[in-house]
Amino acid sequence: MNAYLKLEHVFKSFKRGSQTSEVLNDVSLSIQKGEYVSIIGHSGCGKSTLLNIVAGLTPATNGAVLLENKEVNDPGPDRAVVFQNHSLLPWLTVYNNVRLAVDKVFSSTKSRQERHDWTMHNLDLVQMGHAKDKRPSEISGGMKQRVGIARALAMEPKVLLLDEPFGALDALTRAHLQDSVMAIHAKLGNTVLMITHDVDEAVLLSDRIVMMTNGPSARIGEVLDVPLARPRKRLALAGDPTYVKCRQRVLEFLYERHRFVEAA
Ligand SMILES: Nc1ncnc2c1ncn2[C@@H]1O[C@H](COP(=O)(O)OP(=O)(O)OP(=O)(O)O)[C@@H](O)[C@H]1O
Repeated sequence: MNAYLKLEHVFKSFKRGSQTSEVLNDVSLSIQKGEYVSIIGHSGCGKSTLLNIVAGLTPATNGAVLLENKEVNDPGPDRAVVFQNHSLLPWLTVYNNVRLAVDKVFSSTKSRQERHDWTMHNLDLVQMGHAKDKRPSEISGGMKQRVGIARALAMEPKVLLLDEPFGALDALTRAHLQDSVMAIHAKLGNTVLMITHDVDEAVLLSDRIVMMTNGPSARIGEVLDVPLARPRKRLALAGDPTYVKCRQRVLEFLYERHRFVEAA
């Protein structure tokens, strides 16, 4: 089957003065449409660099990223990114933060009323419609991440890129947001590439988990299939043998084969 998103022999080095450090060494990955893929690995191994290359924010030194068989080198609304630190514009309301993205993408294809309805639809999808007139400083961290996700979804991206989207949240908020993202993924069938440090999060959300070796010159060490039926319920899964086995496999990779200092 032809991959929807394809990374082909991606290499990345950074130059500082006369020194060159290789961060990524020959990363190749094929992702199918609708697949939820997580990347996990030791801190500093190059996960964000890899995501930024897919987003078109950082150029690869070698290799290519293809989306629907077309090479992508620049940022575009077909690959929306949600960062760990909510990147909302503080002077705009929740509504206008999403509306700005909607106007940018759909100004020539949707009427004003349609753009309004689409903005509200996406805010409702993440249960933030009620807070549409608030500014980012007036809402919690979890709510800001919801708005960031609504803004990304509102662009109708082909691929949703999540860079530790729940990393800065407390455990309960994190669990709620993970459930929301699972529900949205079930409803919309988005193709998702997510970076995480959290083993349980990776197993709960993903169809496949890409495990990176330690840097420098990080590469893909192993790719694990997560053959758990959806919808997935976190409480029921805690004792599920397949869940436990997947979790164990990721932990073994991170702790035994490749030192992982930030405990999951
Ligand atoms: N713009 C840059 N210039 C020079 N070096 C960089 C740049 N961006 C990243 N690096 C280096 O590349 C390596 C990988 O960084 P990256 O942020 O991709 O790792 P990560 O796996 O996402 O880390 P973490 O899990 O801690 O977020 C690090 O050694 C970092 O210092």
